Amino acid sequence: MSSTPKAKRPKPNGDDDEIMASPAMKRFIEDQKFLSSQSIPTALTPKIMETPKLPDSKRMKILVTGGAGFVGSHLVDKLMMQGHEVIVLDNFFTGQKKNIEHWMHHPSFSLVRHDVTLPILLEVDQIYHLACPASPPHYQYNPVKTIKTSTLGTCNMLGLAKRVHARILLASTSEVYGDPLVHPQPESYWGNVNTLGPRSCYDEGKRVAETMMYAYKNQNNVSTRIARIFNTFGPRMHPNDGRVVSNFIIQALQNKDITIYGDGSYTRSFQYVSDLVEGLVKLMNSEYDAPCNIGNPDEYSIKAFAETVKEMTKSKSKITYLPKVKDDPTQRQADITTAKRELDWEPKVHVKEGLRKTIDFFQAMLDVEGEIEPTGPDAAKPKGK
Ligand SMILES: O=C(O)[C@H]1O[C@H](OP(=O)(O)OP(=O)(O)OC[C@H]2O[C@@H](n3ccc(=O)[nH]c3=O)[C@H](O)[C@@H]2O)[C@H](O)[C@@H](O)[C@@H]1O
Repeated sequence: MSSTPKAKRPKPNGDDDEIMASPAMKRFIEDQKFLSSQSIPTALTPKIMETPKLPDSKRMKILVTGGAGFVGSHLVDKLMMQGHEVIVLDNFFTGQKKNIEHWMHHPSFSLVRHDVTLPILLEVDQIYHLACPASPPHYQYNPVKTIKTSTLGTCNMLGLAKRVHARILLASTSEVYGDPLVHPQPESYWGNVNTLGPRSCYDEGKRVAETMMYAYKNQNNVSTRIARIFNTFGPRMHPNDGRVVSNFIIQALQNKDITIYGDGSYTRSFQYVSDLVEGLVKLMNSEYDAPCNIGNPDEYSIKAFAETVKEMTKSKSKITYLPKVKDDPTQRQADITTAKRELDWEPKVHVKEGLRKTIDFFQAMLDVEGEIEPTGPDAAKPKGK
């Protein structure tokens, strides 16, 4: 296993009790505990993770496209820990190898570097189709590629599902509701989307991807599931993701200006990544095949969210206001009546609890990396690629 622990072990400089009580050692132990909870091998955890042995009748071969990304990698952890065989397919545009490196030598895990816009032949039982850049600056960096990923990519994955009779789940998005005129948004709402704006490549791409799922289901009897994912955050978000949660935390931890686009009155409801993963797995294994919102209805104005992050990080940052970005949805809140009824699912992690874990994650990253300049509102290629 090539993975090396990132946390620096404090150097001993006194007697044992003194070392164990030192803030640096306490911090080191906390970091190790946190990394173990994320299934990342550390000095204190085994090199090859132990996973349950499932009988052949229950063990599935599961493909996760975009499996090296933020959400994908947490989903992979869950499926591996359930004892399944997992194949990750990723082109590493926004995905990062370090998100999955702890599985690299596991006999039930395979990694395929591949772009979903090209067909691929694999033998699988289930497909979680997550591949697509999801942060606005990343998906707007190359809009042609983004629309190709959602259209050609989904078509290729549906073709694969049809050929091998696999069930396929599409990671769709709350962005299919555009700038919603109905609030909160139930699945029955058709949305308010601009076909020609900077967000269209993503919003319309996901809308047509949903339409393809519907067509393959009705015409070819493919077993399909559609998750409409609302704003999600947690450890392993890319530091240059450019979305509001990572930006505000990274800014606050460095006492840099917290950048609000517009007047801060726009709203979002935020869910922690473990809740999303739970919802995706429940939806995939349920009998429900219409679109299903997965999100936490806990709604914040962006201004209130900035103040929350500032308070939780004890930051000296100034909250600043930049021009609003074009076609930014003014309000968003998940209506999760369907998920509650059909999946017996609802979020368990309070936003502040999730924020605490995410703040710790970015603090650990800053300790190792030094300064991080978060991505602004303009289209940008993910850094470090
Ligand atoms: O996080 C998500 O799950 C969703 O994130 C984005 O949608 P958006 O809601 O615009 O996410 P953010 O970029 O995090 O923006 C949220 C709000 O914060 C604002 N923002 C963002 C970043 C920042 O530094 N400052 C700031 O005020 C944005 O203008 C927007 O009003 C993506 O488009 C969706 O695909 C994805 O499902």
